[in-house]
Amino acid sequence: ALHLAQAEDGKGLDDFQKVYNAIAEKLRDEDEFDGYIGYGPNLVRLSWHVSGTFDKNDNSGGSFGGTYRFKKEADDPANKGLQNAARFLEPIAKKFPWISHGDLYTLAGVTALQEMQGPKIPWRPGRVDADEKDAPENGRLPDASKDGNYVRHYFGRFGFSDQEIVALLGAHCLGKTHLENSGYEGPWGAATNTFTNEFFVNLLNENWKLEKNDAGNEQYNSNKGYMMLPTDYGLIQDGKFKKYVEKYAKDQDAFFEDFKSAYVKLLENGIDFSKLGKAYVFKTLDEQDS
Ligand code: HEM
Ligand SMILES: Cc1cnc2ccccc2c1N
Repeated sequence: ALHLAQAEDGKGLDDFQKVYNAIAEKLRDEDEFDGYIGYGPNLVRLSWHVSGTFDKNDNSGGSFGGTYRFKKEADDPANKGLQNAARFLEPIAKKFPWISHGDLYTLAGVTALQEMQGPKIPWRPGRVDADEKDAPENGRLPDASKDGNYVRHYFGRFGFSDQEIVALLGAHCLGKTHLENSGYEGPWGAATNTFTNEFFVNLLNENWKLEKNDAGNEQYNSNKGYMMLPTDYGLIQDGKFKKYVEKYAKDQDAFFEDFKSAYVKLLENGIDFSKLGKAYVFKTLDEQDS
C-alpha cells in the first residue's frame, strides 16, 4: 500500500519557509563549490536520487523513508558525488531536528531549483523516517551509457509518459558530469547554475560527435565544448522523445510547467498525501527581500 503522509506535528508554511531560507542562504554563502557552480545542481540530483529508487510494482524505495541517510544507500556507486549535498544539509538537519530526512532531501531540491530561477515547485511534507532494513538495494538508478529505449523502459517503473521523461531530463541544464563520480567528463564552460531550457536547445543545435573519454566511456561532445550522455542523446535519436525536445527548445514556459509537474510526481511517488491540505509554494529569497 502507499505510505500515508504524516506531516511533522504543528509545523506549517512558516516553519518550512524557515528551512527553505536556511538552505537558500547557505547556497548563496557557499558559492565557490565545484568551480563556482555552487551546491544547487548537486542538491537537485540528491532529491532525484532519493526518489529514483521507487518501484511502483511493490511500492519500495522512493523518497518517503529518507533511507539515503544509511550507508547502504548512500554508498551506491550511482550516488558518488552526492556526499557533497549530504554534508551541505547536515547543519540544516541539526538546526531543524523536527524535519524528516525525506522531507529535507526533497525540500532541498525544491529550494535549489527555485533559487536557480526555476519554476515554483509546490511541495508537501509528510515523509517519515524508515529503518535501514527498508533502504532499497543498490542498482535502481539508471545507467547513462544506454539509449532512448532503455530510458523509456527505465522510467516505466515510475509510470512516467514520454513527455514526462523528456521534461524531467531537462534538469541536465544544471551542473556537470565529473569523471571521478560517474566516468563522464563535462566541460567547465558548459556547466550552469541557472535553470533554463538550454539542454534542449543544445541537443538540437550542436553537432555531436561520439568520442571515448579518459575513463574509456563513450559520450557526445560538441566543438563548443558541450557534452551529452548517451541517454541524453537518446532523446533526439528516438522520434517520440524528439518531438518533446523540439517543443521545449521552442517554449521555455511549456518546459517549466511540464518539468514542475513531472518533478512533483517524482518526489511524491508512492506516497498518499490525500489527508493533508494543499501543497506549499515557497517564496524565493529575492521575493522576501523586497
Ligand atoms: C536517464 C536518466 C538519468 C541518467 C542516466 C543521469 C545520469 C547522470 C550522470 C552520469 C550525472 C553526472 C554525475 C557526476 O559525474 O557528478 C548526472 C548529473 C546530474 N543529474 Fe542526472 N541522470 C538522469 C536523470 C536525471 C533527472 C531525472 C534529474 C533531475 C530531475 C537529474 C539531475 C541531474 C543534475 C542536476 C546533475 C548535475 C549534478 C552536479 O552537477 O553535481 N538527472 N546525471
Ligand atoms: C549540458 C549537459 C548535458 N548532460 C548533462 C548530464 C548530466 C549533468 C549535466 C549535464 C549537462 N550540463
